[in-house]
Amino acid sequence: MAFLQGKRILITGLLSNRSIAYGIAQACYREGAELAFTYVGERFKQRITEFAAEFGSTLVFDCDVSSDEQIEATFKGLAAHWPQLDGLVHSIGFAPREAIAGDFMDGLSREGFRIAHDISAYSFPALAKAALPLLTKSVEAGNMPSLITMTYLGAERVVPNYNTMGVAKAALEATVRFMAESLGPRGMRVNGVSAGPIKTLAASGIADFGKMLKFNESNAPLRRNVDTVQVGNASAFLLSDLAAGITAEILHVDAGMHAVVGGMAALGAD
Ligand SMILES: NC(=O)c1ccc[n+]([C@@H]2O[C@H](COP(=O)([O-])OP(=O)(O)OC[C@H]3O[C@@H](n4cnc5c(N)ncnc54)[C@H](O)[C@@H]3O)[C@@H](O)[C@H]2O)c1
Ligand SMILES: Cc1c(CN(C)C(=O)CCc2cnc3c(c2)CCC(=O)N3)oc2ccccc12
Repeated sequence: MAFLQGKRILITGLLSNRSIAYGIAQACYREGAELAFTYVGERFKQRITEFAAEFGSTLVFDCDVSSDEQIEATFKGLAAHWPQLDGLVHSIGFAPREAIAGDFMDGLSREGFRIAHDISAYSFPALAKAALPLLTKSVEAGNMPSLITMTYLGAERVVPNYNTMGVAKAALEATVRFMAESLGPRGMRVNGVSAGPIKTLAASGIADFGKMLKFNESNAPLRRNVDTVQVGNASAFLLSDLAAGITAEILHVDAGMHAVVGGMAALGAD
C-alpha cells in the first residue's frame, strides 16, 4: 500500500507507547512516511529519541505549546532538515485536574478554562501558523499537505466529568472548520479525529474510566472499544491523498458510540 510514501509528517503528543500519537506514528511509518516528533521537557528527550529511532527518525524537538518561542524554534529546527512539511499531527490535550472531574460549575475557574483552551485548542492553529512556510513549500512541490487533530465526543455532547475539556474540544473542532476554510484555497486540508476512550496516560487517574470503557463495550454498535491502531490507521488515511476530498471533517473512530443515545443503550445493555 505505502500510501504515505515519501511524505514528511511532524507528530506531536507522543508520550508513551500507549499514546494515540504512537499508533499514528506506527501507521504512518508502515505506509512509508518520514517522521519527526515533538516532546515536552528535556527529561523526555531520551525517551522520545528512542521512540523516533523505532520509526527510522532522528528528528525530535522540545515543544511546550504554551510557548510561542518553542513553537517557532521547532519549525526553524525542522526547516534545517526538511525542505517541506506534508503532514502535521496535533495530539495534545490538557486541563488542570479540577477542570475534568466532578461537577462542571464546581470545577470552573478562569485559569483552568484558559489553560484548557490554550493547550488543547489554540495550540492547533498556532502550530499550523508556524508551520505555514514549510507547508507552503509542500504545495509548491505539488503535494497537498494534511493537518489533523484529536478530539472527543465531549465536544458535541455532555460526557460526565469531561467538563472544561469538552468546552475546549468544542473550540478545537471549530478551529478545524475555520482553518480548513482559510487553508483550503492554499491547497491544504484540515480534519479532526474523534476517538473513543482509550487507556492512555492522559486517561490515567480519570475517575470511573474503567466503567466508561465497560459501558462503551456494551453499548457501542461494534460492541467493543477502539485502540491506538484503529485511530492510527484512520489518521494515516486522513493524512494521505486517499482523503484528498476530505477537509473540515470530524471523523469518529469510536466503534459508532457517537450515534447511540446513552440512556436507551443502557436500557438495552442487558
Ligand atoms: N485517550 C482517550 O480516551 C482520548 C480520546 C479522544 C481524544 N483524545 C485526545 O488525544 C490526544 C492525545 O492524548 P492521549 O490519549 O494519546 O494521551 P497522552 O497522554 O499519550 O498524550 C497527551 C499528550 O499531550 C501532550 N501535552 C500536554 N501538555 C502539553 C503542552 N503544554 N505542550 C505540548 N504537549 C503537551 C503530552 O506531552 C502528551 O504527549 C489528546 O488531545 C486527547 O484529548 C484522547
Ligand atoms: C474519555 C475521557 C478522557 C480521555 N480524553 C478524551 C482526554 O481528552 C483526556 C485529556 C486530559 C486533559 N487534561 C488532563 C488529563 C487528561 C489527565 C491529567 C490531567 O491533569 N489533566 O478524559 C476524561 C475525563 C472525564 C471523562 C471522560 C474522559
